[in-house]
Amino acid sequence: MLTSFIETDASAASITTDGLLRQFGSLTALDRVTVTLPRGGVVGLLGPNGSGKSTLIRILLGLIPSTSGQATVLGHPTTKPARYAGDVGALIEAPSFVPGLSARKNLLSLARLRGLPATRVAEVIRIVGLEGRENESVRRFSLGMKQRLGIAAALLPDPALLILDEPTNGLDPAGIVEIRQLLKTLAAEGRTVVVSSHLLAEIQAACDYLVIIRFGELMFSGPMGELLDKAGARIEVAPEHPADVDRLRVALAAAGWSLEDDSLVVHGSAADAGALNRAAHEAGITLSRLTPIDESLEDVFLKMTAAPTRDPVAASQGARKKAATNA
Ligand SMILES: Nc1ncnc2c1ncn2[C@@H]1O[C@H](COP(=O)(O)OP(=O)(O)OP(=O)(O)O)[C@@H](O)[C@H]1O
Repeated sequence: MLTSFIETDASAASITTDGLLRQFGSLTALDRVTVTLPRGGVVGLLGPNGSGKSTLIRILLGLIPSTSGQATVLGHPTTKPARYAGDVGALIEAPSFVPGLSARKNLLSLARLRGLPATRVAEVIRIVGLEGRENESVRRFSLGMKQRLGIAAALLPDPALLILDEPTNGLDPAGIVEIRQLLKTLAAEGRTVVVSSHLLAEIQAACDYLVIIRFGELMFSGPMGELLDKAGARIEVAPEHPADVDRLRVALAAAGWSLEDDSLVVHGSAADAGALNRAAHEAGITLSRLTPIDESLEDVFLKMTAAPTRDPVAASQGARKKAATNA
């Protein structure tokens, strides 16, 4: 199992999980996930459909228990959700509003239900950019406007932590950009915004920190920049004589090159080709090939989350086996 190597101080964390496991019968929806997420900024929770994002969010919100392992939200255990519920806003399904009522009236009734001041309604309408449309009936709202209204409802208690499950689901590209911008604004105001998606490209530009899960397993957890490093330039080298592979790895490592595990893929750009060639030559090895590898961040994400099978039970078991052999 992969565990994140985050040096974030746990007391400064928005969310921590420790060996979080959730099973539904024989299906492992979350497989011993251990993460420490920072406070502040946009945290992207990414993974293909059925990878356990909603399950994790439901555990964090105290809606379902974990099978084993622990989690904390704003320093409180998820077994005591009442302790942090007032500081957390969530949008976990397509928000449901009374269609015949205006956005403002819907929010007013929600505020009243939660014992929040009515003055907050105008504030959240402004924050999500629905000013000027707040008196229109929700029936006439586009999907994007409904999502904004859902986020406005989640913002009513002025939460320190906002958790949004797939807020861009079903939105057109313009709507996705709008929500992305809104997430950034909300984080810039000092909140932690956790947002799940199955598409990296949708939220990549908004995220400071990423958690990637696949079939319940943690694939990556760290600052966005770390994933960018993973997507960094690489060159594949090959010696003229296959028998020189091991010697070439040792020589390149000794010359200070960083190599990917068990391969002749070196972290470097096309501009490093000459220096790599020299390092090999100095070790008495002739290179037959130097091939720059171009990989986008999306490629890295897709590789990390590539599905070995469509059967989720078999997949979660297969993923576990693979992780065990990699450990
Ligand atoms: N209540 C439940 N009972 C049985 N299986 C469940 C239940 N909830 C989730 N699962 C299963 O757990 C796995 C993870 O589901 P989850 O909804 O957490 O994934 P997800 O990453 O949020 O997916 P999506 O992007 O499609 O929303 C899936 O295989 C799902 O079918």
